[in-house]
Order: sequence, then C-alpha cells, then structure tokens
Amino acid sequence: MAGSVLQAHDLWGGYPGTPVINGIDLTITAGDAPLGIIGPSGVGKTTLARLLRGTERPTRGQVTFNGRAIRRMPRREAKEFRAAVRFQSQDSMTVTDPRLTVAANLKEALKIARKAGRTHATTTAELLDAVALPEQFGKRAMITLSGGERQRVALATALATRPEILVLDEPFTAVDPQTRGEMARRLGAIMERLGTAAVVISHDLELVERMCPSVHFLAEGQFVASGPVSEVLANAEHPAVRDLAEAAPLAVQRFR
Ligand SMILES: Nc1ncnc2c1ncn2[C@@H]1O[C@H](COP(=O)(O)OP(=O)(O)OP(=O)(O)O)[C@@H](O)[C@H]1O
Repeated sequence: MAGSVLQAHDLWGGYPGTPVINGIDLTITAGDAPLGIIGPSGVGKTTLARLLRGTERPTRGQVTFNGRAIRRMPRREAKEFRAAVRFQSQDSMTVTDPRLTVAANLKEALKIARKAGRTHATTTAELLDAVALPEQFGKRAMITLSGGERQRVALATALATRPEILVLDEPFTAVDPQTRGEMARRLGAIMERLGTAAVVISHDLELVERMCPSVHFLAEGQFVASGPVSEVLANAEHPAVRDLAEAAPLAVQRFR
C-alpha cells in the first residue's frame, strides 16, 4: 500500500458571515502517529473535518490527497480517496447492514477491504477487542445495541475497511469515560500495527492525551499551539489555551 498523504494548504473556510478556519496548513501521511486537534466548543473543529473531507468548500486554499485537489478529482481517484481516508463522527453509523449481527457486519467490511486489495491481517475478534468489546458481542444484532455500543462497532467497522488515514471527530461521545480510556489504549495499539494514521478531533483532553503524542490547538481559525498536550497546556500563551486550562484546572494539574 503506497503511503497516502492528505494535506491542507493555506485552508480557509466557514459559513456565510461566519469565517471559521483562517489559514491552516496540515500534512497527514499514512503510518503517522495519531495527531490530536483540540480546542473549545464551537471553535471550528468539525468545520475543519468537513473541509478535509471535501463536504465543505474552502473559501481559500485547498485540500489535496496525494497531491490532487479533492474537490476536482476524477471519479476513480475520488473513490481511492474515500477508501483511503475514512471520516468517523459522533453520529456516523458506518455499518454495512443494520439488520445483520455485529460480526456479520465486520466480516462484510473485511471482505470489501480484501476485494479492494487492502489486505488485512485482522479478525473480527481483534476488531471488537480494539473497541473494548468481547468476542461474544459479535452475536448481537445491530438493532439491539445502545448508542455507545453502536459508536464502538461503527469505529471497528471503519477499521475493518483498512483506511490509511482515519479522521475521528468526537467519536466516543456516547461512551463512558472509563471505557473511553481503555479504547484509546487499544485503538492506539491496533492503528500502530495496521499503519493507520489518525486525526483525533476532540475537546476531551484526556482522551486526546492518551491517544496522541502531539496535538494542534485550534483557536481563531488557526493552530495557535502545537506539541504534546502537557506542553501545550503548561505553556499556555494564547488566551484561548489559558481559558481552557483554567476551565479544566484538574486536567492541567494532571498534565503538569
Ligand atoms: N452549517 C452551518 N451554518 C452556519 N454556521 C455554522 C454551521 N455549522 C457550524 N457553524 C458555526 O461555525 C462555528 C464552528 O462550528 P464547529 O461545529 O466547526 O465547531 P466545533 O469546534 O466542532 O464545536 P464543538 O466542539 O462544539 O462540536 C460555530 O460558531 C458554529 O455555530
């Protein structure tokens, strides 16, 4: 598998009368360690994910996949882009068939990946383990799952399709904090083994800190601080970083 590259070049975007992203440069290469994007609520994290996915049109600059602008791609390359870069948000329920069992869905996703030449050395049991679910959980029908369980299975299904880059936008909102921590550890391990690069977009500092050796802090439409979470919070120079550090004093103590 060639190492795909997703890049934002001087990216600007937003909504009529609401500029949100004001000049961001970013490079994510398959095999990279997970990268976190953090920042307060409403700062533009989801907008950035939509721009990277191509569902939102930039007002300036562009996003490229392997050097080609994603919004002007021929159909075949657009298909390659969608297979190589998966986007998972809190309400995306990526399953192949909601009437099937969890295991049947995962097997179907593994089959799709194999057919597309994305060979996989993973089993449904390993995929369930990556999201902290036991193997017997595979027997459950999709329609019987809770919101949090569905989020976890959707993530396992996304992993089964073997993307090179996985963009996770607040993917664990319905999962309890303890399970979230366990998932962060296990997901980190399987993504490293599969060579899947991840962008983890969240305001959950603890989750991001567990998964990502390095983060960008988004404020006023730009990355105003970058580095490990502990360093970003400890050297809070930008007022938005200071505000977040003050709003979460326990988190800051933990990271110091
Ligand atoms: N479709 C839209 N039309 C107009 N404004 C929007 C639209 N979607 C988002 N916004 C505004 O753009 C800004 C950024 O929103 P966005 O959802 O990207 O922030 P966020 O950092 O992901 O927030 P959160 O952490 O709360 O999910 C907010 O002020 C939001 O109200």
